[in-house]
Amino acid sequence: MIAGLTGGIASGKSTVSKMFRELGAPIVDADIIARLVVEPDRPAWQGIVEEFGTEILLSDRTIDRTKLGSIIFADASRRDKLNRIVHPRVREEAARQVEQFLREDPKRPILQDVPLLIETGLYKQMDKVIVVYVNEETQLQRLMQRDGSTKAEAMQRIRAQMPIEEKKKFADFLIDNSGSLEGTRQQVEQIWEELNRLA
Ligand SMILES: CC(C)(COP(=O)(O)OP(=O)(O)OC[C@H]1O[C@@H](n2cnc3c(N)ncnc32)[C@H](O)[C@@H]1O)[C@@H](O)C(=O)NCCC(=O)NCCS
Ligand SMILES: Nc1ncnc2c1ncn2[C@@H]1O[C@H](COP(=O)(O)OP(=O)(O)OP(=O)(O)O)[C@@H](O)[C@H]1O
Repeated sequence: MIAGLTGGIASGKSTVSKMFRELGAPIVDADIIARLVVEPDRPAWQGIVEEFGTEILLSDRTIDRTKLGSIIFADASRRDKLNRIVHPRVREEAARQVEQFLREDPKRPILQDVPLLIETGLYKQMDKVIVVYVNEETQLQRLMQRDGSTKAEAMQRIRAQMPIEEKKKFADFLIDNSGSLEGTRQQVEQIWEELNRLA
């Protein structure tokens, strides 16, 4: 049983995946992997430097994420170029981690936290899809507060993804994260029980 966890930016995927982890779920996190595969001299790092130039590097040769983010969230074609460099490597490493978890315990459900699960078509490879959602006003407020960004910057990031309302249509399980963390935790517990029943 492999369940894909997704939602819009700042909808609460990390918050929810932490709750699943506390219940004992193995988590494969695409955002964490996307940071690993762009470490200096890794193939994705080289691809990014070739495409975006050395001006997106900091003095220690790591990627300047703020700079790269401001380029790709403002320009769909440059975002597409970055995705083509990074995503195949993320998929490769995610598959490796899934295999490892399966070897450790083939019966335990595994969660894959992937922000772009629907956009990339990866949802088709999941046994179940979980979508975390909040309304757009809450999403905007939480995003601005978490990242200290302006409304314009936050809106740009929200628009770089499929709207949450669209993503909801792909869900086997929905998690409404617009209320309290306790309310969210209860929904997570129910889904974890159900995934274990189905596994
Ligand atoms: C552009 C980058 C350098 C900005 O880094 P930053 O530290 O500011 O943000 P972080 O990586 O924590 O991402 C925050 C959120 O932004 C959204 N996001 C990230 N990349 C993308 C993208 N290519 N398209 C749409 N949304 C994205 C996701 O919801 C993600 O959870 C970084 O996000 C990146 O390398 N993106 C490309 C890889 C990618 O697509 N990652 C998402 C999952 S594989
Ligand atoms: N139920 C909640 N009540 C109040 N604040 C919340 C709740 N859930 C999440 N948050 C806050 O909202 C922000 C976004 O949540 P989180 O980082 O989990 O989202 P995400 O979907 O993982 O984001 P990203 O797409 O950027 O990775 C965080 O600052 C988090 O602490």
